[in-house]
Amino acid sequence: MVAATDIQARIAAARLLPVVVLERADDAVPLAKALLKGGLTVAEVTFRTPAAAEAIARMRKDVPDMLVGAGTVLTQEQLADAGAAGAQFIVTPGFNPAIVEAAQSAGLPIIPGVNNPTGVEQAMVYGLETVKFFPAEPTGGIPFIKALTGPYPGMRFVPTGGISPANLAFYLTVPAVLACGGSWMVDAKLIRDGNFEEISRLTEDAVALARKG
Ligand SMILES: O=C(O)C(=O)C[C@H](O)[C@H](O)COP(=O)(O)O
Repeated sequence: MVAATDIQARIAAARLLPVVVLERADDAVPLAKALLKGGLTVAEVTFRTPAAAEAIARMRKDVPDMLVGAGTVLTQEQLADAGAAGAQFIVTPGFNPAIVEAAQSAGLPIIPGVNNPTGVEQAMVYGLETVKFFPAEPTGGIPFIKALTGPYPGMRFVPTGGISPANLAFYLTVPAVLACGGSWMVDAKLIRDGNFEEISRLTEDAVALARKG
């Protein structure tokens, strides 16, 4: 089990958290290897598809250098499946206290989504130091995050939703931004087509951009 502070450090070092949707568990290992080749050692596999748990298990088994999180965890059942599959951290789009409590009881670091002061304060009640800021662009983007850092200087954010090569480096200049979540380098069509070379190339570009932030 990896401690919450270590997870935070790994994500902070990567600066970029790819949000992955896998239709087929068979794509999990090639995808993880493509991300590694491009320079990323962390991934969030979302429970948007039934293949998620099996995909996480395969990545954990065959690509041990990858830190694998479970995303879009909405139910206790998904949380249990994620834990059983070996997910090393949990991400949720919103703040569900029951899921936060269950993850913490299971010793699973969790990064819940918030997009307002109420959410940040809820996260603080649970001792959390990092939240996802979702959906980042529609909710107010960089100015909104900067406004939140006034009353909550200790909170770190992982903006996700609408992050692209055009704005990644800007987000990463904000000190409160730990890393950005994004999906453009793991586009569903590229995965479907088995175009892992392009995924590596886009990842490499994204990592280079992130270094500028
Ligand atoms: O389901 C979740 O938990 C999410 O994080 C929602 C989206 O997958 C991300 O917001 C990625 O958004 P884009 O980078 O704009 O494609």
